[in-house]
Amino acid sequence: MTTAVDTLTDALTRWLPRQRWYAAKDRTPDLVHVDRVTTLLDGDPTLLHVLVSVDGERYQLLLGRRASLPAALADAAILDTPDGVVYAATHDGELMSRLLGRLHGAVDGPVFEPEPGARIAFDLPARVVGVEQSNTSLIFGDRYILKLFRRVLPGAHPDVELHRALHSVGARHVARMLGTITTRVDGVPAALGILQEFLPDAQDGWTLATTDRAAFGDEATALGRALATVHTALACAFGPRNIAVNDLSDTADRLRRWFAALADVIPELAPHGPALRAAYDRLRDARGPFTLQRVHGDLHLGQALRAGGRWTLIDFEGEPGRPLAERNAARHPLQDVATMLRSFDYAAHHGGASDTAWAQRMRDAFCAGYAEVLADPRDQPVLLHAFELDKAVYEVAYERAHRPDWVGIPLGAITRILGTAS
Ligand SMILES: Nc1ncnc2c1ncn2[C@@H]1O[C@H](COP(=O)(O)OP(=O)(O)O)[C@@H](O)[C@H]1O
Ligand SMILES: O=P(O)(O)O[C@H]1O[C@H](CO)[C@@H](O[C@H]2O[C@H](CO)[C@@H](O)[C@H](O)[C@H]2O)[C@H](O)[C@H]1O
Repeated sequence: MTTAVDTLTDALTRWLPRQRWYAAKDRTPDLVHVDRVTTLLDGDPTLLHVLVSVDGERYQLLLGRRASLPAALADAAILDTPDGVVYAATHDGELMSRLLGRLHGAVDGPVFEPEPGARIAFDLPARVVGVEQSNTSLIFGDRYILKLFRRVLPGAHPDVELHRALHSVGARHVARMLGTITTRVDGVPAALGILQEFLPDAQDGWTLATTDRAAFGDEATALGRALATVHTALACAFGPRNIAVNDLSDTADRLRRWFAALADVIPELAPHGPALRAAYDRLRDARGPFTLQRVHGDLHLGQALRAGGRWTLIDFEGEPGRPLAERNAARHPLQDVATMLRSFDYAAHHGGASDTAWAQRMRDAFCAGYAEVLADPRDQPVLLHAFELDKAVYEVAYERAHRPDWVGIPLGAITRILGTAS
C-alpha cells in the first residue's frame, strides 16, 4: 500500500476523534504517531494492522483498502488521505473473515493462538457488532465473537486472564474462551483480542430491563445468583492470590484518592467532597475479616447476557477509564454487587423516567439471589454505599466524556445515596 506514514498520521488526527472507542474523543489529539504497520493482506484488497500512539496512549487499528469500497460504509469509517481512501476494515466483512487466518508469522506482528483444546474454523463469514463500545467486536458465522481491544496495554489483560482462570475451574455463567490475539510492544507481551463462543439469540440485561421493567424481577434474582456463582469460581481460581484483611482502610484510601483526582477536574463533584469523604471513612471503620479477590470490575446490565435460559457475564476487562494495575488488583466482591445496583438506578432513570421504587425492588431481588449462594450484600450497607458512590463518581467522569446528556443520572445518585447514608 502506498499511503505514506505521514499522510496517514494527518488523516488519523482528524479521524480518531470521530471513533466511539477513542477515549479522549472530545478533542483533537495533539500528537499521533504510527508505531507499527503489519501488512496482513497485500494487493487488492489490502489489510493492515496498525499500532498508533495518540498523545502517549497506544491503540490498534485495522485498515483496509480496495479498488472499490465495500457497500454501505459509514462515513465515520472512512479515512480520506491524499493518497486515496483507506477505511476501518472492521466494517468489511470479507476482509474480516480472512483476519484470523492471517495472524501468524509476522515478526513482532499480531499473532492468533487458540486455547488448548479449541479447534477454530477459519474463513467464516464475519460481521462487526452494531454498537461500538469501548472496543470493537466481530462475529464469525454465529459461532465465535472476537473482541479487539482498542487500547493496547502491555502486561496481563484482565479479560484474558480472568476468562482463562474461570475456564480452568469449569465456571458456569461465563462464555467459553477459544483463543487470543497477542503481540509484543516495547518487548512486553500485550493482548490485542479475545475470541469466545458466540451466544446466538442473547439479549443483554440492559435491553431486557429497559424494555419491560415489570418482568425483570425474577431475572434480577437469577442474575444475583449468577454473580455469586462467578465470585465463588474466581475466589477458587485465584485462591493463593486472595487477600485476607481485617479492615478496608486501603480500599477507603483508594476511593478517596480517586475522588480527589476527579474532583480537581470536575467542578460538579467538588461540593460532594465532605459527605463523600465521610462515607469512605465509615468504610475505613468497618470491621472484618474481609477477603479481597479478583472480581468482574465493571459489572452492569449491559455485561450480562440472557441466552439459553441462563445469565452469562461478559467483558471482564474492568473499567476502561482506570489504570491496568488497578484493574488487575484484588477487590472486595461487593464492588461488583454495587456496580450492578448502580445499573438498576440507570435503568430506572432511562429515557427521562424516575422509577426509584422499581430500582429498589430490583436491588432486593438481585441481593436475594446473591444471598442464595454467598452472604447477603444487604447486611453490609456501609460497603455498598461506599462502592456505589465510587462507581457513581466514575460514571460522572464517564458520562461527561461520552454522553453528557446522561451525567444527571450519576450526579442525582450521588446526592440521593449521600442523603440516605448518614
Ligand atoms: N459471548 C457472546 N455472545 C453473544 N454476544 C456477545 C458475547 N460477548 C459479547 N457480546 C455482545 O457484544 C457486545 C460487546 O461486548 P463487550 O465484551 O461488552 O465489549 P466492550 O468492551 O466493547 O463493551 C456486548 O454488548 C454483547 O451484546
Ligand atoms: O461496557 P463498557 O465496558 O464499555 O463500560 C463503560 O460503558 C458503560 C456504558 O455503556 C458504562 O455503564 C454506565 O451506563 C450503563 C447504561 O448504558 C449503566 O447500566 C451502568 O450502570 C453505568 O455504569 C460503564 O460505567 C463504563 O465503564
